[in-house]
Amino acid sequence: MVLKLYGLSISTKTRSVAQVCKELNVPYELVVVDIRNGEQKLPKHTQNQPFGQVPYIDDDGFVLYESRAIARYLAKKYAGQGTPGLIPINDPKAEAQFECAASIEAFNFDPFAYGVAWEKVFKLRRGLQTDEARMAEMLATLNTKLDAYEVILAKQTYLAGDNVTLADFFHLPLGTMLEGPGFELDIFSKRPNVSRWWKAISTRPSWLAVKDGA
Ligand SMILES: N[C@@H](CCC(=O)N[C@@H](CS)C(=O)NCC(=O)O)C(=O)O
Repeated sequence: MVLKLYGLSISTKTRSVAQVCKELNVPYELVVVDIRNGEQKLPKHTQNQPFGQVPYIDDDGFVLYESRAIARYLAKKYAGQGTPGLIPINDPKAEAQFECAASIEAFNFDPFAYGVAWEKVFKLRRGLQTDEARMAEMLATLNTKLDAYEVILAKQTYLAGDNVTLADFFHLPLGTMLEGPGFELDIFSKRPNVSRWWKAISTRPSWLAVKDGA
């Protein structure tokens, strides 16, 4: 049975899972959960995603939520197809470097990139006003974090070493949003190594296929 991806094409985390499916050549069916109408809070959804968010997958009866966990599951299950090495297996040092890179994204990028996106996009969608001071604070922190990315990426091609991994891909949805119209933040292009890295990951066919609609 084809993998079912419950989510919405405009949702950043749904896009994240869809992009990994494409990298791994895993066919999937997008089952729309319209978060704009609150469908993610209905019991039929929360019985599978108790936090009332998207996405989750149903892989022939195996239900899993949390986009990063889903990506890891798929990369391990389909390690023999598509792009190799998206998650290192059976190599403690490579696994540790991957976990380091994944933690960098989760703790040094996502909270601040999300904070900026929350102020500039998500609040407006909810009829709330941008808090400019809060947004400037988030952006300043994000910039200091990206200075550290520049140091890392001066020594290696990708965040976990010289192979592309899921840890790089996890940046794509929010990073693309922050690079897009309405932001003009120039967060990636002003640092040469971050810029090279961002260009390499954001032009992958898997992401180009997903970013305008999973
Ligand atoms: N940690 C979760 C976050 C999921 C998440 O933030 N989903 C957003 C869409 S990208 C959502 O469902 N928003 C609607 C809501 O929270 O009610 C994951 O990675 O799957």
